[in-house]
Amino acid sequence: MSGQNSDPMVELKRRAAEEAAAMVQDGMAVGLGTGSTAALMIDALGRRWAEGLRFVGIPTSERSAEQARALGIELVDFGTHAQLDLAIDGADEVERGSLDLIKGLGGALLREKIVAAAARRFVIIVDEGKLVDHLGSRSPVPVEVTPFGWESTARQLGDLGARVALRIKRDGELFVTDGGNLILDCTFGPIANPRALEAEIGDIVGVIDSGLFVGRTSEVIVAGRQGLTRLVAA
Ligand SMILES: O=C[C@H](O)[C@H](O)[C@H](O)COP(=O)(O)O
Repeated sequence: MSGQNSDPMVELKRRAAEEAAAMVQDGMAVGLGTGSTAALMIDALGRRWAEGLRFVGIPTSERSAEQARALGIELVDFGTHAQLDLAIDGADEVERGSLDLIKGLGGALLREKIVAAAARRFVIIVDEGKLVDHLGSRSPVPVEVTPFGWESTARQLGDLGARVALRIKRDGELFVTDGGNLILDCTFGPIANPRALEAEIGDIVGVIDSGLFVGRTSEVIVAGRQGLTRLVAA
């Protein structure tokens, strides 16, 4: 992950990831996101760790835990750290202005939301293609549900107006989250009121949580063709 890449956008995302990693200071407790962009950030943190920076991390997935461990980063859990100074993650869509998010195309939304909720600052790194005027414009809303009764849960999500698809992996096997649950990808189209929809989805029995992250973002670092831009919630 740490080698040079000829794709200019990957290089820009790497710079954005480095800028986010530079926000970590000695002694901090840091949430480590999941996904290809977060992986660039964990790599950058690994380089800072090798240079002597010391902090502790709470990973948002087994994948990120494995990557961080391989880099020597010290991992902890909520048993010893109730609050995090900072969490850094990627996103699938970022709404301009509100900086509300859709997350979870990689299936890590539940741990990501728990970590975001415990963080004083929640910093997101994306490329400019992830910016939208309305959440749901391009991405479905991933919803993590219990395996028991998922068909009933799916019907109720459908009643909210979504086209619902059970997530299946490329090899044809069911996608199962780190927590042993299923993902229903719910296509709503552009979402007028993400906060209301997040609450309505959360009210359905069988839903564990959704990939709508409303009112949680502190800052977004955007990698664009013109360079890096930092957005702060309006
Ligand atoms: O479950 C996955 C996470 O929410 C990711 O942060 C999100 O899917 C973005 O991933 P990527 O940086 O690979 O586009």
